[in-house]
Amino acid sequence: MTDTLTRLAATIDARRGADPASSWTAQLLAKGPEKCAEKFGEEAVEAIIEAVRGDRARLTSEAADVLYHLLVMLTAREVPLADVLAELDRREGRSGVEEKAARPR
Ligand SMILES: N=c1c2ncn([C@@H]3O[C@H](COP(=O)(O)OP(=O)(O)OP(=O)(O)O)[C@@H](O)[C@H]3O)c2ncn1[C@@H]1O[C@H](COP(=O)(O)O)[C@@H](O)[C@H]1O
Repeated sequence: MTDTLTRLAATIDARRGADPASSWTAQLLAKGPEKCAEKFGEEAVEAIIEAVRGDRARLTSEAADVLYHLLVMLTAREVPLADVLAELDRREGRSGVEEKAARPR
């Protein structure tokens, strides 16, 4: 899975400055980070709707849209996928219950 996301992130990064006429990614990036964030939000809502409905096939498809648009949004703000993966690695093995209990009150 990480390989797939890493390849997709590289493709998205390579689309910076590409011809928007032939690249959806280039079209999105040309509109700026705010528009990329808005698009990510729309796709997330579509995934939420399918999760509530319980349609597994449609949720799978919408989840793929969410991951793609997340990577576009990160690229628009120059946040490398590697940094996000490193953050996940840092959290690995620490329960959310434990992390929440350790927060200052
Ligand atoms: N993974 C994707 C991917 N997922 C979704 N999309 C596009 O995102 C767009 C979303 O369209 P809309 O805004 O109309 O939203 P929608 O949810 O599809 O439609 P509605 O619900 O609004 O009717 C569609 O054009 C999809 O084809 C993607 N476009 C590209 N990729 C990847 O990015 C690579 C580079 O793509 P280009 O930049 O287009 O060359 C491709 O080779 C793919 O690997």
